[in-house]
Amino acid sequence: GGGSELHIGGIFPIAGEGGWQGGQACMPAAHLALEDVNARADLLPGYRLTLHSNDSECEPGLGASVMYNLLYNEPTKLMLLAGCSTVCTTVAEAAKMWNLVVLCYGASSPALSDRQRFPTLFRTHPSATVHNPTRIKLMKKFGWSRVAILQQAEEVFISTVEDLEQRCNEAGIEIVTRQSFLSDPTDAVRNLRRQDSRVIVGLFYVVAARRVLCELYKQNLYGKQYTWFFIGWYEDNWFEVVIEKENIECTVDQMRMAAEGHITTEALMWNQNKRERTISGMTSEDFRLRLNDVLRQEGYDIDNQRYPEGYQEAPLAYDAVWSVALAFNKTMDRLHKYGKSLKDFNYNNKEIADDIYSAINSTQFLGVSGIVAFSSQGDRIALTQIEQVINGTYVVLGYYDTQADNLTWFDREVWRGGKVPQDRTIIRRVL
Ligand SMILES: CC1(C)CO[C@@H](CC(=O)O)CN1
Repeated sequence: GGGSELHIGGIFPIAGEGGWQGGQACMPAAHLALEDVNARADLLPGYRLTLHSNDSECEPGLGASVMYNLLYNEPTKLMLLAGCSTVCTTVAEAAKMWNLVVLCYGASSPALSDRQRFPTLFRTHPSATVHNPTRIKLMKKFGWSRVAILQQAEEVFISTVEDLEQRCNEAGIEIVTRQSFLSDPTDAVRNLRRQDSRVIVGLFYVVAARRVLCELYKQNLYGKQYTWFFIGWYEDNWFEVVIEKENIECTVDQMRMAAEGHITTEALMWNQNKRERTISGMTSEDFRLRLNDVLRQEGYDIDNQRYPEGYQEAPLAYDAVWSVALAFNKTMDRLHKYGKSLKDFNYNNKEIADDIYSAINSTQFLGVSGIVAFSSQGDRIALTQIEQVINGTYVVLGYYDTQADNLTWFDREVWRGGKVPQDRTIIRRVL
């Protein structure tokens, strides 16, 4: 540390109502990483990494103005960190004009996997499409070749379903119907029944999920004959929570009955091996304890489960800063050979920008969020976790490594009918 500064910009969604205010936990996590990389004598010798950041409120317009303020004010920034899919879309689309790499720690939209529109985007947060190979793997494991889709009409779910349909076609799995709804799922659920849907993939935000669950109860589209796939990153008790203004007409017991047995998929964001030391020297458990201390000092009542938004994604922000430091370390070595330094970077210097790009592109290290590596489109390569609600609580059924096509399975699944549910009505011909 000490010596001259390397500056990066940070755009965090903190205040506001719309979208994801994950900067509340991700900004403290990023600051912890800054502390740690600057404490290392071997990482950026003679330099200190400095983060200049502001709040985007997960609003793309505000995010754009935060970016302009960062870029039109000294000092020159070498890279930008951002969260929220909408803000990352705006910032990453513009950043190429300043030859800046954009590293997103909180963006799940599949639309961001596009090197034409976002040539310099990388993200430590996996795309929502990371669930799809896992869903296909489970359909094959349980012999389901006829599935239905129920989705909320939101961009992230529309593009996720497009990817899922493509993978189902490749896997020879028939999509018997694809129903979508804006906010009232009644008709969509009725159409599922009409098509004799038995294995259904549900894609919606958590508020819509509660409306869907109550509708399933009312239309009796749940129980031992049905298999529901839901998204796994809702809070664990999402189906027991009563929020007056949502006007859910089902009781908590009815919601529990409809929810029993459903399966979820989610991307792993905390390294699973709790004893495994990561590049920072911490295990993911050490990181959790340190982050909790920082959040308590900020007034969050962690001991009573009062977490800030973005707590789940905090390792992604911590590892994003490590990705930056490691990339600058590589770039510094390369530039040194030509008698140059990162201090020579300016927004018109494509040569150094390309060096930074290739350094970040070859990222590969064990972070608190697991192995950090990017696909050719800058997407985070991540493991997924599969759970099932058994007697009202989530039980881990297994993990899936898409890259290696390796399913770790614990044989804990429970089928209330005593056997794997069918994907269609079997007509028994009495001869
Ligand atoms: C898993 C989730 C909640 C998906 O949305 C991300 C935010 C976004 O994509 O805008 C944050 N992480």
